[in-house]
Amino acid sequence: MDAVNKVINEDLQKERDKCKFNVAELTAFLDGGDKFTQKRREKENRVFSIQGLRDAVPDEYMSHKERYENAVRKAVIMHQTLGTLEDKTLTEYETARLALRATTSSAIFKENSPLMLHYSMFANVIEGQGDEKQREYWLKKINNMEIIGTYAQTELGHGTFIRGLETTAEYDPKTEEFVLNSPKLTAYKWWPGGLAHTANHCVVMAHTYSQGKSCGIQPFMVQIRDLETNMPMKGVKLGEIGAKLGFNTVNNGFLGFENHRIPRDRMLMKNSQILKDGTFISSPNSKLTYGTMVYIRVSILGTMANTLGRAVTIATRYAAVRRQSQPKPNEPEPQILDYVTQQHKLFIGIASSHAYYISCFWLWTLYHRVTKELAVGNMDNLAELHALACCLKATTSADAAVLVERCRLACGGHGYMLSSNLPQIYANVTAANTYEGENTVMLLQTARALVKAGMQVAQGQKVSPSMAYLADQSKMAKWDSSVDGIVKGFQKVAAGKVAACLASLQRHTNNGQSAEDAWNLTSVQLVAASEAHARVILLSVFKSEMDVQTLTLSGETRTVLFQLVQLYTIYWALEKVGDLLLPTTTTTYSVSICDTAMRCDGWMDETSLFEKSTIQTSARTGIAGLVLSGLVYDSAVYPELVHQSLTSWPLQ
Ligand SMILES: CCCCCCCCCCCCCCCCCCCCCC(=O)SCCNC(=O)CCNC(=O)[C@H](O)C(C)(C)COP(=O)(O)OP(=O)(O)OC[C@H]1O[C@@H](n2cnc3c(N)ncnc32)[C@H](O)[C@@H]1OP(=O)(O)O
Ligand SMILES: Cc1cc2nc3c(=O)[nH]c(=O)nc-3n(C[C@H](O)[C@H](O)[C@H](O)COP(=O)(O)OP(=O)(O)OC[C@H]3O[C@@H](n4cnc5c(N)ncnc54)[C@H](O)[C@@H]3O)c2cc1C
Repeated sequence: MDAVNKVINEDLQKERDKCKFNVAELTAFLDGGDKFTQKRREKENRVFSIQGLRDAVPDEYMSHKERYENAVRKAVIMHQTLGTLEDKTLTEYETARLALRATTSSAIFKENSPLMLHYSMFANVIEGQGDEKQREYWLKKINNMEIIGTYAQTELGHGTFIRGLETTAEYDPKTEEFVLNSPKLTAYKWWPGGLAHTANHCVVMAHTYSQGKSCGIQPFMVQIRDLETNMPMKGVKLGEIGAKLGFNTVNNGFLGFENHRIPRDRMLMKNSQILKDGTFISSPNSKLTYGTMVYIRVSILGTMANTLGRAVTIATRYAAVRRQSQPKPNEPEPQILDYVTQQHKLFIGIASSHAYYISCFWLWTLYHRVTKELAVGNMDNLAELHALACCLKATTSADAAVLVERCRLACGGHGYMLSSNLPQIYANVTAANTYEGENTVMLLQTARALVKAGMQVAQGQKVSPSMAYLADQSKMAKWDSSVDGIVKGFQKVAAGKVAACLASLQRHTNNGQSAEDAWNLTSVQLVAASEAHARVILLSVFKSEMDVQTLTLSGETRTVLFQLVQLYTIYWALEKVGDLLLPTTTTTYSVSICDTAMRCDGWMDETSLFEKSTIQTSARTGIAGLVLSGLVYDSAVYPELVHQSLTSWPLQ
């Protein structure tokens, strides 16, 4: 590997040499500053220098058991290594941003770590749902790895419908204990990562009863295995759920209870409490129990940015070194990156990855603001956060899955090889369409808020900031092909779709349908309205955050970043050209957008918008340079991937 790494493929080197901007500057921009790039590299260099973290045999040639054991072995080394690098002087935002950008884990685990849930949901649920005493007691143990945990919510019978969970926790005031039961097979927890063999504790979401009454769904800290023998505790049944498309080293498991008793203080009591005598004190808002899911939904935007970034890096490098066909006689075969169709496949992946980073940082800021507000009892912005997190999680994960698959196809036959790592990346990214709230269901949650906002607008009431554009549509009648103009076009599309949903709901209820049936009959349009709203947010946040955040950057770096913004916006205008034509109320709007669409698509060759935005011409020096220059997604960041690609692809 070392020998191969030293000699860089000539074509790849040429592409890197064409880069017109300062790659270090862009890298620092994405990391949040030079200091953080340095810290990230320090972390990565330390991890990647450890021989024990390299696989002696490719994962896919190991048995299921060997793969798991190998993953546990690496997870232990990773924890020991990264633990010593923790910087306690950083703010929470800085730590999170560093964690998001330092993708050491994805380079070491192709199918993720068996401790994934311990670090993500388990730690966060204690933080968000535990009272002060519980946080102090459990977080220390979690951070020191004295206990290993997971998040057990989904059951065989219900994943989406949390209120339908069947695991019960019944309070017994005589012993001051809760008694946990899985009354039926469908009540078995099914899916939690690390549950099969790794975790010895978990947070269990259970339907809670006290004094014979339902107290809703509450979280409980439960020890499921003996810390010495790792055998299940009395009244606990555990096992593995079986092989999956991906996530095979995450060790997803099942869990059932038979009269398993836990002390009263194992209920996480920050929001709701059950007193010693069984009195139930209800949370100020029952949805606070869902807070950990909101946190992970926000993080998923960043995970999609990273995952798509890896795929498009592999595919763009491949496109630089792969030569194919002979369009001009007596000339060498061109690099496939020269084909505009290839650029069209890949560059949107690069733009999207950046758009997701920017949106994630933006949403993360809102998440923190709302968390602080909740701490002082202010719930005003919780609904807005939930609506944004749901539609952005769904839209970015759905798009990322399509774009990763496109990267795989863009590598021809080699993309079908496991050694390209693209199939495994696809398996990871498509999982996010399902986990943490299935995408259709998430879009319908946002649609609920949009319908409410649509009705408020109709009554002249104020709506939340991210939906304020719904009230502002009468002003826009003319098509404007600038980025801001296209964003306005998307706002018009979303507003039109929300209005159509309201009309449809009204029509169905007027025809005698119940509100629930009217909702179901309108749900295809509701999902479309929600996706349109997500497009408005992604496009407008990408543009407006870039406007503000890039002010201190050099002209060259700003140029390439704004090319990404332009590409992202125009790409989606072309994808949704039918939608952009639909909500028109005036002929001028309709004709001019049609005209732009034709020009964008190259049907009219002169003054093409595609050319005007220099997207085609910048391909070799600008956008492709982003990845080809090798610093944004530094080869050092993904040694495993680079190793795979260098050994299997003819780079020399
Ligand atoms: C600096 C940047 C840093 C970035 C960060 C960097 C960090 C570092 C990196 C970290 C790496 C991490 C990587 C990821 C790893 C992942 C591993 C994978 C693990 C996967 C784990 C899982 O997969 S774990 C299970 C998840 N399983 C679900 O996800 C179930 C979905 N199912 C529901 O979520 C509910 O079932 C559903 C549908 C809402 C209905 O719930 P329901 O029936 O109770 O409610 P209703 O629909 O009746 O709604 C009634 C009203 O509640 C409102 N509302 C509902 N939810 C609300 C909420 N959350 N907040 C507020 N409000 C809410 C709603 O808007 C209505 O409001 P209104 O009445 O005003 O309209
Ligand atoms: C890789 C992976 C890791 C996971 N890790 C964990 C974990 O660690 N802990 C944990 O608790 N869970 C975990 N899960 C479970 C995950 O959260 C659930 O799979 C998810 O919430 C979806 O639930 P479900 O599987 O029951 O699908 P369902 O809800 O049954 O969905 C099936 C179909 O029905 C549709 N549908 C369902 N309800 C509605 C509705 N109201 N309106 C319209 N359509 C609807 C959906 O759109 C979908 O098309 C994991 C899942 C995966 C894939």
